[in-house]
Amino acid sequence: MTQEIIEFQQVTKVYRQKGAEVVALRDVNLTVARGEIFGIIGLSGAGKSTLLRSINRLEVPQSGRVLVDGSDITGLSGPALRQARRKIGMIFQHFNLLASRTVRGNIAFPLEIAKVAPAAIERRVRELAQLVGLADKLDAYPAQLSGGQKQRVGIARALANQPEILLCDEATSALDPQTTQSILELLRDVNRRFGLTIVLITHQIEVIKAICDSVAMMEDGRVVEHGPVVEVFAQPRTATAHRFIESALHGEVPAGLRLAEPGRMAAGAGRRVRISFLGEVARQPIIAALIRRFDLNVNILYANLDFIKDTPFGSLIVELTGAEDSIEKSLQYLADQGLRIEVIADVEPAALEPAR
Ligand SMILES: Nc1ncnc2c1ncn2[C@@H]1O[C@H](COP(=O)(O)OP(=O)(O)OP(=O)(O)O)[C@@H](O)[C@H]1O
Repeated sequence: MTQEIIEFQQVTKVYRQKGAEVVALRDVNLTVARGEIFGIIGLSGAGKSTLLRSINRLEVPQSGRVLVDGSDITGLSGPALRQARRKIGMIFQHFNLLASRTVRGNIAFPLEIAKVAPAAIERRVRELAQLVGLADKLDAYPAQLSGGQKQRVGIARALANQPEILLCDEATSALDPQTTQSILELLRDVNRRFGLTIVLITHQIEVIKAICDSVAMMEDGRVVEHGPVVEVFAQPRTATAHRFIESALHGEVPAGLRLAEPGRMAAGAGRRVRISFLGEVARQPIIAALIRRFDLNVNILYANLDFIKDTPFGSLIVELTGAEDSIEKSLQYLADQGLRIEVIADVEPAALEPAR
């Protein structure tokens, strides 16, 4: 079994409508690893849906290949395509449930199409309803369910044929924040439990931050940035990535704390420094180290600790005062510990004088 379960190779998709052309995907190259949760984010019209829908061949690109489990799905048709699609479940923003069928009937639907025996269908439906927390709703109709419950039915139905891949098309966009959270937890749970690969598209960076292992950011049909979420969040390279990430991490330095540009440090003054940390280093007692090792005064102005999936991520803004060379050495020490250091302002000597 290969490590990659999905691979886009130079995929281009152009829509032609009434003589006009829209390039939805421009030479996309991406790989999704088996068992990961892969998020695709971008503004409206960036090409996310087109990319997602080319994985199960709901869209067919003009050029390039989309390999799923090693075989090119773009070239398949008939029974071979049906077979390949059985490995891929999908859930939708507006759930797409059959209104005339109960929860039981909706979950059973793909099993009926696959001609599973009735007794086995009933067993599997109960198992799936249990898994998504709807064991007591089997006889309810979609109209009697909340949005979150409808999406749970969607998930159970998508998992009925034990797919290897689950595609999620804005699966939480129609839900309130609390329900979104519970659906994301469910997705995370099925990902872990079954080693299911999940590819989701979203315009909510919070979704990426909460559950994704990898992310691709799209803009105007192109993948402008991709990689492990912690790496992209820690060092975004493009303006698009910066915008999304700043909003997710609430990481903007508060305006009142940003003073003049750092220049030469005046005698007796200090530095205002932003320290960003990611992963294990977040657990180190760095403030104590600054005080003990470098004999500095440390004044904490701002602190924020957050998580990217399970990885701690945070930033601190501190004012360091003391001997100039001790401050410089301490900054080097922090950088050597793997922390990102940004001097955001000098501290004027006047600011250090006690108030009269
Ligand atoms: N069937 C279609 N016919 C013509 N143009 C289309 C079609 N589907 C998508 N497009 C165009 O292709 C581009 C990419 O669309 P796509 O739906 O993939 O973007 P998206 O990032 O998913 O956007 P959204 O978040 O709004 O769903 C857009 O400019 C869109 O208008």
